[in-house]
Amino acid sequence: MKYSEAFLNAAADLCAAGRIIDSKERVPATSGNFSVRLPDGTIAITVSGKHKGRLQIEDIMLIDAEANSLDGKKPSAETLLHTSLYKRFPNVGCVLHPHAINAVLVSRIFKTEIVLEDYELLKAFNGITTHESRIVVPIFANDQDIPRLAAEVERYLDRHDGCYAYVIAGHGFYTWGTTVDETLRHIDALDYLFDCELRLHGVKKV
Ligand SMILES: CSC[C@@H](O)[C@@H](O)C(=O)COP(=O)(O)O
Ligand SMILES: [Zn+2]
Repeated sequence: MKYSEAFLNAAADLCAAGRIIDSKERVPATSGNFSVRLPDGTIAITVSGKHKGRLQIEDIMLIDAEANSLDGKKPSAETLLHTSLYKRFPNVGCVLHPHAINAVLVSRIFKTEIVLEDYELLKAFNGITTHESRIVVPIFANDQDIPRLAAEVERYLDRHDGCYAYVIAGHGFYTWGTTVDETLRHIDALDYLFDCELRLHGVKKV
């Protein structure tokens, strides 16, 4: 298959993002998955089962908005969690899913949501301009049935605006943004803020 220049640029960005995320130990083993939406509405996404810190261009594939493979490769097992975010949010251009240990730990102490408020670093999120802000990160039960999990996320997002991320309990988190860089920034901010909450609740040493 002959890939477009837009696809090849997105693929290079995703490979680089994988190395950055892996360097912070947020995608152990073959965990995590990443995607970028292209100008024509198709999506560049990681092939299932690859080590996300060692991605090569051929480990990124093309799907349509309905999650169908356009190049015969096998997309991430969690592809529906990406496509549903792109359908809902026209401005979203990137979705990143790390298995950061802090997300796993917060899901063990908070059961339904994590409230992050009065932190300067909230300004790392698109559209937030003051520490006098509050964001809620919902926590969903882990589920190997991805269509069912995607439907659960949909039900939540139908009822809540201003959501930047969600945690899947014992698993990791999903976050999204307009660009790869912005979404990487969201990962950094979430990991730091989860770390603050874990220390505050005595799970980690201050
Ligand atoms: C190494 S187990 C992780 C997987 O079960 C899954 O949660 C994951 O994030 C990666 O799946 P993938 O199909 O490679 O996108
Ligand atoms: Zn996962």
